[in-house]
Amino acid sequence: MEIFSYLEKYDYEQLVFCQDQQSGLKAIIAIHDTTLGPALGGTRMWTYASEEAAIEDALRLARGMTYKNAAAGLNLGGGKTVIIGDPRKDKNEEMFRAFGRYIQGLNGRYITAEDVGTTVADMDLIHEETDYVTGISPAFGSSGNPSPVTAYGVYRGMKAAAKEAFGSDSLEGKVVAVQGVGNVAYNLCRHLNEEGATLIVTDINKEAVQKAVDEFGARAVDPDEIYSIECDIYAPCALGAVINDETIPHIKAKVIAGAANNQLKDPKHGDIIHELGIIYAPDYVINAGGVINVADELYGYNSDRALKKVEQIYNNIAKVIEIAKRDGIPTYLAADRMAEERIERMRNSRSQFLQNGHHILSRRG
Ligand SMILES: NC(=O)c1ccc[n+]([C@@H]2O[C@H](COP(=O)([O-])OP(=O)(O)OC[C@H]3O[C@@H](n4cnc5c(N)ncnc54)[C@H](O)[C@@H]3O)[C@@H](O)[C@H]2O)c1
Ligand SMILES: CC(C)C[C@H](N)C(=O)O
Repeated sequence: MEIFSYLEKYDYEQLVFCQDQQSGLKAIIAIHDTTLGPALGGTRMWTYASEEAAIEDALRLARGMTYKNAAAGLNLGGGKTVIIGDPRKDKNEEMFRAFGRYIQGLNGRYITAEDVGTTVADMDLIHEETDYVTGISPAFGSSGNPSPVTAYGVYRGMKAAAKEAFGSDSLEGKVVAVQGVGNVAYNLCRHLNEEGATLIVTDINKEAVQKAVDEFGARAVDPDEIYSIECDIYAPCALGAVINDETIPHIKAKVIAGAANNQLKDPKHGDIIHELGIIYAPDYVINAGGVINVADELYGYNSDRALKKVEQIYNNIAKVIEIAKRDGIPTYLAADRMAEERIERMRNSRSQFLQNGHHILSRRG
């Protein structure tokens, strides 16, 4: 892999490799763009097939956070970390504390939080070494687990997409096929069930499926069946790249709206579903609830204020759909434009009067 060519392709700022032999830490911090502010993005712990796969994932996810934070209206840039390892076996206290010291060394250019494979308890350990971490325990006056708030945002965004597809944002009686019923999707199913939607669920974890069947009267299907099931809305809430050449011909839903990051395998798949008339709620717009919630910690966490911002995901999805219709483009492109325009506007409004952190008119010494 030609690292600098890759960084140049999407103009990444920084790639940091962190190694600590004693704890087994192998982490990669990718900082994509800090135009809007410090890079905020979670830490993913995963067993990668190769170091190259881990680097690529960190870079791809970091760039996604730049767009997510910009589209959500946050004054934050995009970054992400991946820790190479099995979250069920390889975690230890020293690992997260060592990682916290590396974050501290970046002096605020990067702020972390939870992602797949990491928990509030892990963030609390990182917090032993640095303040540049969010999603820490409510006991510290912080926001805790972001997943329920992410789920609320996905629910709000799904309603906005439903309004476009079905003429009403009510989800009562709508059949929603939920792929993966983990932390986010369990809470999403709760909202959907409360509104009277009919749920079809799948997961490779049988216990998670059974819980949704027992609590929400969901119908369970096999993981491969979820793409071809008759439904109104398909909600990808497990992995990325699930909208691809193999799955698209099977999809019967009129709306795709779910929590997973990087749902389109390639941009061309966003074009194909657009041509098929499917309303796609762009992943990083609809799943921004978690980052909006943890970012509120930077102002002294206030749950009501954070939830009000998360509710705006309804309007953000509606706006993306409106731009897409106005410009005759797919929604994924409309979302990219919305995020890029905000970054450009802010780049040009950067202070002209600060030099080395001091106002040029301030008298020093
Ligand atoms: N947690 C958040 O706040 C948040 C925020 C934004 C985006 N996301 C994204 O949303 C998705 C879900 O996040 P989460 O926190 O709920 O993760 P999670 O690990 O709790 O849940 C994912 C679920 O998907 C299941 N799964 C994995 N492979 C599957 C397959 N092939 N078929 C069916 N099910 C499968 C897993 O068993 C698990 O139950 C991820 O893509 C994550 O990046 C999460
Ligand atoms: C900052 C975190 C809450 C980020 C979250 N894992 C996401 O992908 O949006």
